[in-house]
Amino acid sequence: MASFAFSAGVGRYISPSNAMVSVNCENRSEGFSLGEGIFARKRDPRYSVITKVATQAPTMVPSLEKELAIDRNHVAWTSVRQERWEGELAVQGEIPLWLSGTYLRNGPGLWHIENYNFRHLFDGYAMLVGLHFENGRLIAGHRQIQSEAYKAAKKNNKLCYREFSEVPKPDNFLAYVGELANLFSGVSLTDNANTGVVRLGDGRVVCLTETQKGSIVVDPDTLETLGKFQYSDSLGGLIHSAHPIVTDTEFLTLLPDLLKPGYLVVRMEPGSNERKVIGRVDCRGGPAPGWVHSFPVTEHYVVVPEMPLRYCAQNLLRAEPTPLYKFEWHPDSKGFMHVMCKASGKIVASVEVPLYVTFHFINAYEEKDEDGRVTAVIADCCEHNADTSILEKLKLQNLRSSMGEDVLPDARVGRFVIPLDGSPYGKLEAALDPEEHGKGMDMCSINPAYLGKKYRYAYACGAERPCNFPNTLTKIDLFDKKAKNWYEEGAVPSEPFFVARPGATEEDDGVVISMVSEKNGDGYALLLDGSTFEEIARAKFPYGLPYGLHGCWVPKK
Ligand SMILES: CC1=C[C@H](O/C=C(C)\C=C\C2=C(C)CCCC2(C)C)OC1=O
Ligand SMILES: CC(/C=C/C=O)=C\C=C\O
Ligand SMILES: [Fe+2]
Repeated sequence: MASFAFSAGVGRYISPSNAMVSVNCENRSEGFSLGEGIFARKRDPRYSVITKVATQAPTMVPSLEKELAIDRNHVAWTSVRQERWEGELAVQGEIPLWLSGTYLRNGPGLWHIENYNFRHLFDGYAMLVGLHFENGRLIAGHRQIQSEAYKAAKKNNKLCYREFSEVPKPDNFLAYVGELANLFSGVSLTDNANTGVVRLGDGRVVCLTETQKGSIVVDPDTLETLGKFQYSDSLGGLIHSAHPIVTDTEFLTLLPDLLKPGYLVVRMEPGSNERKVIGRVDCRGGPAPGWVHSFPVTEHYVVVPEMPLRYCAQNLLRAEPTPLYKFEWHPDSKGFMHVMCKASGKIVASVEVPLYVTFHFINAYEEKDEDGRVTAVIADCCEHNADTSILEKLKLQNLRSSMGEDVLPDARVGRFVIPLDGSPYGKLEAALDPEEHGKGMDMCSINPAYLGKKYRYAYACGAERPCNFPNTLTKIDLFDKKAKNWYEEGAVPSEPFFVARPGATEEDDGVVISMVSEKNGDGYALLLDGSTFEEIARAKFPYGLPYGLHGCWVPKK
């Protein structure tokens, strides 16, 4: 902790009470042509420091803004320019003394190179935010992840690798990476690890994205990039699930096979870099496997989703994004759920289910009869009503041009029931009335002690409408089928992350951590009580926070 808190950096930590923070992050006005944001020096009485802060983009009269359908950019969708910052935050409220460790959150923090603005939320270069909690104090910071893609863009002032939706101009990347063959071999694919971060059972912390080469080891104390996580096996392939299941004893993931449509289910032990195959699922429909951004497990099974939103090899090679990016919607190919026994690799169920679209599975568990026999697997996810338009809604232009219209497509907690008695069909229904959480639903977490087990609570982002993005934090009670919502006007909160109190016996005994980007350009870390879902503490950053994706908890050594 000390190395992080007090090391010299771009921003320096200096006591909140009497000194000066030579910070800071400059936010850049993007998304419309008025150019750079205006930067001001403002005195922040809470820190008693001089803080260089970024104001929002130049003000226009509201009617003109409306006419041009543009918004002064919300800080959530604004790049952080400075590579790193670190410092202690003043805390309002009380951080529980038991909360000792580091919350890490990964996400895209930089959405431009020079004057070129990226188009999609998922294109941004990875930025890691760290919140170090100890003795009721909070030391925070951020740092750009030094992927090859990021370093090359910085060095050459242009995009050099293929991102989620951005493709380098032929002269750029051919000049950069060499011959055309690289396009097919994956050499030109990004290693921009901007999606999640996990702590392996052996303590290594790895940032991840959809590309296997985008697995990057970081130091959780300093947020420094330590190097690539090299898989030492010869399983090959270019992509994997961005959300492996990681526990103290294993790392499980899915490797989609685009050539012979299917998925390899693989496992890696702590201390090892070698993934071993548990088994293989062959696809039941479609020309390619369904997108597997995430998947769930139960105590004994791995659930392999086969979504009708499928990878598309042609789209992978295209220079311009298609409406569904690297994917294609194949309703005729149907949707399936497969269940594989973790111990034997055998498939114990493979059922057709209603069409669905999900990024994130929440959890899964085994349903038993009175004799203790497993009759079904229940798998819950944030389900977008089989509507793929959510991908389009996450374009930066759409996120930045919110004019108060209610354009966020409806979503729900989708509950799959997968029978294990050989029936050919499974069910998919809403686990609770979606009105409970404003018909918005994504970015979920649970108490990790309940992974794969029957559970009651999930935390996620919901919606207070009208909105164009999930804007509430919601605690879902799956037994009572109720939700409790946290909302602050104009705020964009990131994934609520549950950390259990050591020794807790109740499922919701702990805190929920989120980072909030505010309407006025500021940002703060927020702690809610896991049980009451009331605020217990918040700590303001000296700069606005861009939106982030997924996090993990690293307990104090
Ligand atoms: C979040 C988030 C980030 C992310 O994607 C980033 C990339 C580079 C993904 C690329 C690809 C696919 C999504 C499909 C298959 C090909 C490939 C290019 C690797 O996705 C997210 O959801
Ligand atoms: C931010 C997001 C979806 C929001 C939908 O409402 C998905 C992120 C994927 O990692
Ligand atoms: Fe995700």
